Amino acid sequence: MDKIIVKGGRPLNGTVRVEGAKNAVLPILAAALLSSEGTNIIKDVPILTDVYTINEVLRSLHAEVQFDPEYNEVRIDASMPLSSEAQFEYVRKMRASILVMGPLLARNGFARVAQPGGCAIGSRPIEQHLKGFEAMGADISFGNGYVEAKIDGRLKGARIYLDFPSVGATENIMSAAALAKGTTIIENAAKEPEIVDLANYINEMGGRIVGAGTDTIRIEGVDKLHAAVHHIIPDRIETGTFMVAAAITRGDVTIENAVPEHNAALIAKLKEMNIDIEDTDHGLRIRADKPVKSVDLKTMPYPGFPTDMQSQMMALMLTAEGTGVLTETVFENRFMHVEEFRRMNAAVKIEGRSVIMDGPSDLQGAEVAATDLRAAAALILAGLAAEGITRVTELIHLDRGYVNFHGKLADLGADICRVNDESHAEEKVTETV
Ligand SMILES: CC(=O)N[C@H]1[C@@H](OP(=O)(O)OP(=O)(O)OC[C@H]2O[C@@H](n3ccc(=O)[nH]c3=O)[C@H](O)[C@@H]2O)O[C@H](CO)[C@@H](O)[C@@H]1O
Ligand SMILES: C=C(OP(=O)(O)O)C(=O)O
Repeated sequence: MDKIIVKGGRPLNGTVRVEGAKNAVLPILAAALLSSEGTNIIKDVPILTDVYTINEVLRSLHAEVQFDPEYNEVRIDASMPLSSEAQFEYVRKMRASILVMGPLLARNGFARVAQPGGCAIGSRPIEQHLKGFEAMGADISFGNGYVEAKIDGRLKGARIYLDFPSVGATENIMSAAALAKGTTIIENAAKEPEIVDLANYINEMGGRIVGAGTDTIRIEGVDKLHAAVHHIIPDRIETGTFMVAAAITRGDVTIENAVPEHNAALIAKLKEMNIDIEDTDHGLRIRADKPVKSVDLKTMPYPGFPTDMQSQMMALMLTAEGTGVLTETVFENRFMHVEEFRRMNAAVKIEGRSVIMDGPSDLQGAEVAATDLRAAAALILAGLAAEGITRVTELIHLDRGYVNFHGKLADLGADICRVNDESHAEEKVTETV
C-alpha cells in the first residue's frame, strides 16, 4: 500500500504548474458520446485515475478511445452504434460515470446506468438529473440496482427548474438537451467554470447553448453533433490546494496556469487571513510572511466558497491565530477528515454542519488515512505544517484528482516522499532534515 511521508517545517518556495481540471474533463469526455461524426481531440487532460476510469466507461459503451498521457490528449471516436449501459463496476469506482446518462439517452433513446449511491462525503442522490430527463419526455424506472431512462423518438425541449444548482444535473441535462427537439431552459443552473467549459465544448461540436455561467442556460437542440478539438480549463481546485500549501508553510509560491477569477472566493478569504496574493506576469503569487489570522467561512455553490477546498482550508485554519468557524452547506457529511486531524493534535469541535477551531493548534505528525480525495490533500498539507513526520495512507483517493502531488511539493522544497511497503524511501525523508 502506498503512503506519503512528510516531515513538516519547511516553507515552500518556487513555481508550480497546475493541470487541466478533473471536474471539467470528466463531463467533457462523457459528452464526447454526443458526437456521431469524426474524432474528438481533448487536450490538456490531466493524468488521473478518474480519467482512466471514464475512458474505460466510454470503451465499455463501444466508443474508440486513445489516451496519450505524454501529450495529455484523449481522442474519442463515438460515431459507431453505442451500447446504452454503464455498469456498476465503473460507477462504483467513480460517481461521475453517471454523466454518460444524458448523452446516451440523447443518442440512443435509452440509457441504463448503475445507481451511483453515496460516498464518504454524503448521500449524493440524482433526482434532479432524472427530473430533467423526465421533463424532456423520458420514462424513468429503477430495478436491480440500475436506473433506466427511455424515450420514444426524440427528447423534447423543456423548462427545468433545479431545486438546487447541482453541477452534475446541470451537465447531464445540458448534454441531453443539446440533441433534443426544441429549446430547453435550465433555471437555477449551476454556474461553475466547468459548466462553461462543457457548454463551450458542446458548442464547438455544433451545439447551440447560451447562458452557461449564469443561473439560466438556454439550449436549442440540434439534429446532430460532430467531433471537436477542445482544451480543458486549468484546475481551480488544484490551484487552490497549492495556494493553501504556500500559506500553510508560510512560503512564497507562484502558480502557473491559474485563473484567478475562478478562485475569487478563496482569494478573498486568504487575503482576510493576512496572506498576500498577487496576479503577476508569471502566475498567481502567494506569500505568507505575516501572522495568519483565522476567519469564518461557509461553503456554497459557485461563485461561493467551494466545498472541494473545505478540508484544505480547515488545515490552514488550524495553523491560524484566533477562532474560526467553517460551515459546510453543500454536502451533509464532509467532515470525515476531522477525526484524522485530531490524530495530529488538532483542536477542533464539530457542531452540526460547522467546525470550530481555536488556533493555532500545535500540530504533530501522525499516521493518518485519507477519507476522500480532498481530505487526502488536506492531510498532506497539515503534515507540511506539523512538527515531526506524518504518514498518509489510502492514496487511492489522492490519485483520483492530483497529478504527482508529492513530486510537485518536493520541487517547491517540501521534505516529502511517496513509498510503498517494499521500498525504503522512508529513511530518505528523515535523513534530509
Ligand atoms: C465530478 C464533479 O464535477 N464533481 C463535483 C460536483 O459533484 P456533483 O455534480 O455530484 O455535485 P452536485 O452539485 O450535484 O451536488 C451538490 C449537492 O446537491 C445534492 N444533489 C445533487 C443532485 C441531485 O439530483 N440531488 C441532490 O440532492 C448533492 O447530494 C449535494 O449535496 O460538484 C460538487 C459541488 O461543487 C463538487 O464537490 C464535486 O467535486
Ligand atoms: C468530490 C469530488 O469529486 P467527485 O464528485 O468526483 O467525487 C472532488 O473533486 O472533490
